[in-house]
Amino acid sequence: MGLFDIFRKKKIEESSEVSKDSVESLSNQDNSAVHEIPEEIQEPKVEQNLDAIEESVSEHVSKSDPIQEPELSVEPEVVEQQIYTKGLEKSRTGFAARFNKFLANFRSVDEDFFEDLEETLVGADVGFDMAIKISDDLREEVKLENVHRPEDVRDVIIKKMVDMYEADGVNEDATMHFNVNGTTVILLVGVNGVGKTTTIGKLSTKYQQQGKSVLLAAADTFRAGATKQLQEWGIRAGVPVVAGKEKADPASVVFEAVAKARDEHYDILFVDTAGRLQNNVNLMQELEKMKRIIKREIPGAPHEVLLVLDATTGQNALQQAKLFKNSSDVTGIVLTKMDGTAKGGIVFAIRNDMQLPVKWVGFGEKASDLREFKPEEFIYGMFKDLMA
Ligand SMILES: Nc1nc2c(ncn2[C@@H]2O[C@H](COP(=O)(O)OP(=O)(O)OP(=O)(O)O)[C@@H](O)[C@H]2O)c(=O)[nH]1
Repeated sequence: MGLFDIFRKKKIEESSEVSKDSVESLSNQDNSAVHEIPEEIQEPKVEQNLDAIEESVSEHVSKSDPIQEPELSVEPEVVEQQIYTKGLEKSRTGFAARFNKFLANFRSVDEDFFEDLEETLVGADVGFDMAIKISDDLREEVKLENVHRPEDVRDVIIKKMVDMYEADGVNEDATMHFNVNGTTVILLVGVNGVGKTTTIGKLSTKYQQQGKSVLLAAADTFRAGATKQLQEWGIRAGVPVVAGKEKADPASVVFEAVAKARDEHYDILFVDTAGRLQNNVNLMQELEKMKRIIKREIPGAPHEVLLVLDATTGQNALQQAKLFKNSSDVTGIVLTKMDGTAKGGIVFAIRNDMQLPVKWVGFGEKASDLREFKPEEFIYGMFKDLMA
């Protein structure tokens, strides 16, 4: 079943749940409510001012409850869907607002229509290339299918986006790679403040809870406080941390940590790296040096080089991805702060422009807010309010 079919199936299931709930609640109410459309299936309201979108969405989301810890009595897939739906609330509302504004201006399929569409998609962080590709593909399709009503136009566009996203990812390997013969070394890279240390804390909690032995290396000796922050996560997760003195050579910390992990048979070693040095060339050289040491001590390592990107930085995140992809062998992306962006389109842009798999996604600051990336949950969480 294709991604779009999975999305439709989830929508149908949701609608039948909504109507079941509505029937149940209506049967308990007086008849005056019978003709009211349940709020869940009303069309989202059109925002007139795009500048106000992010503000109103932030307000709306910050009033909601934080993501709840998974409830164990519920099916894991249902919990996952709820977490994605909650975590993508801001993106979904922001995207719907942009899209509905675009559709409110829709009169006919002409040049202005395609220009507006491209602007809307780029504004949602989908990326310039993908916006143009969608608009070009749609030129023929919309004419051929004789689409006139705004809701039909909307459905064709969403289907196109989902289909393109799926097609771009056919050869993508989003699984985590582990060393079957010893310690797995996972290097976390990315500019400062994107969430590397937090992600290591979350991942080590996860793997520790699965019964794996985990060791952390505090190789960000550049930023004062980075080591302490990692040590705090280490205490919380119950995993040891190898640290050097302030301003110590990061490579020496890595050497010590790799030797300890190998000799003491740890299952996983996470290496936290600096996000900023004197300049990008130094940063990349430093990462190279660390990788050489890791490889020398454990052949085949590092098994993963995860690039951490902050979803709220949009096109900047894409620039960072290009920089790191060109100089270090990135194996996957961790997209943090998805809960904080009103433009979830970055996920499309990463696959389309970078051909790198998103392996993890962050929906908040708690350990349980880091989730394995699931395209079907992402698509549903993004578009569920936008299709009938
Ligand atoms: N809302 C939200 N905040 C996050 C998420 N991931 C990380 N953060 C927050 O982002 C901030 C920066 O995270 P760090 O882990 O310190 O970032 P870093 O990349 O290690 O930063 P440097 O050590 O300066 O390179 C912290 O306040 C985290 O709590 C997320 O998924 N959602």
